[in-house]
Amino acid sequence: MITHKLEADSMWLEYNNRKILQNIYIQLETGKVTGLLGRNGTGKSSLLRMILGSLRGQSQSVRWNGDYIAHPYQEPGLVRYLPQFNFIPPNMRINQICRMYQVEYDRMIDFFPELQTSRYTSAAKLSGGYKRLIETLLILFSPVKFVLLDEPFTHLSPRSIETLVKIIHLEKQNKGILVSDHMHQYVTNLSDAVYLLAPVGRCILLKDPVKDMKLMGYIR
Ligand SMILES: Nc1ncnc2c1ncn2[C@@H]1O[C@H](COP(=O)(O)OP(=O)(O)OP(=O)(O)O)[C@@H](O)[C@H]1O
Repeated sequence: MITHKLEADSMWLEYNNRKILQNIYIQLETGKVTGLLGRNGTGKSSLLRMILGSLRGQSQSVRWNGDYIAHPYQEPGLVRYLPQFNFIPPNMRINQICRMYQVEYDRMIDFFPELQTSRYTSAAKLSGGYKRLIETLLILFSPVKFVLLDEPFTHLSPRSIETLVKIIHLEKQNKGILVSDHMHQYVTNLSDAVYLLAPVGRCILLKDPVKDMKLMGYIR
């Protein structure tokens, strides 16, 4: 299988002259999980949106296998993003939404049999946790080369998280996966490389994640 690389370089973001990201570099590769950690408000979601192309900063350069791409989300089959907020249309049924995302609902049921009864349910009638789970799986199973997951573990029960971790391991065989979440143990355990966003706006590739996270004051 050909390895694809998605690089985000010179990522600079300021809101009202307040520096959030300063000249950041981060790279993703198919076959690998990349973790992104950082305290609240350090700019993780902003960075993900800049990589996707839906948020423009003062400067950004996203390259796919070395070629600059202005609007990554517009490239067919390249990248999809799980935001922190709910995004599936409330009035559509789950099976219709799956079709829209080119994802087979049966794949979700293989891992989460409890979703069997929700196939023809409208998104608005799902519990918050199930809605979040289905949204996460929609992105994770998408037929794209890269997925950006913003807080995939939040709202999920421990058993669902364990299953999700298994799926991430399976899916990374054919895509590059970026995971940003405050549950840092899950992120460091499943990642092939871990970056930490440190105030103000620096991004550090961790050599020894636990030791470096302590040194940087991210954990005690
Ligand atoms: N539209 C905006 N206008 C001004 N400031 C903003 C805007 N959006 C985000 N910010 C600020 O930018 C900073 C980075 O926000 P962002 O949501 O990217 O951080 P985060 O690391 O994902 O945070 P969390 O872990 O709490 O979700 C925060 O201080 C936030 O208040």
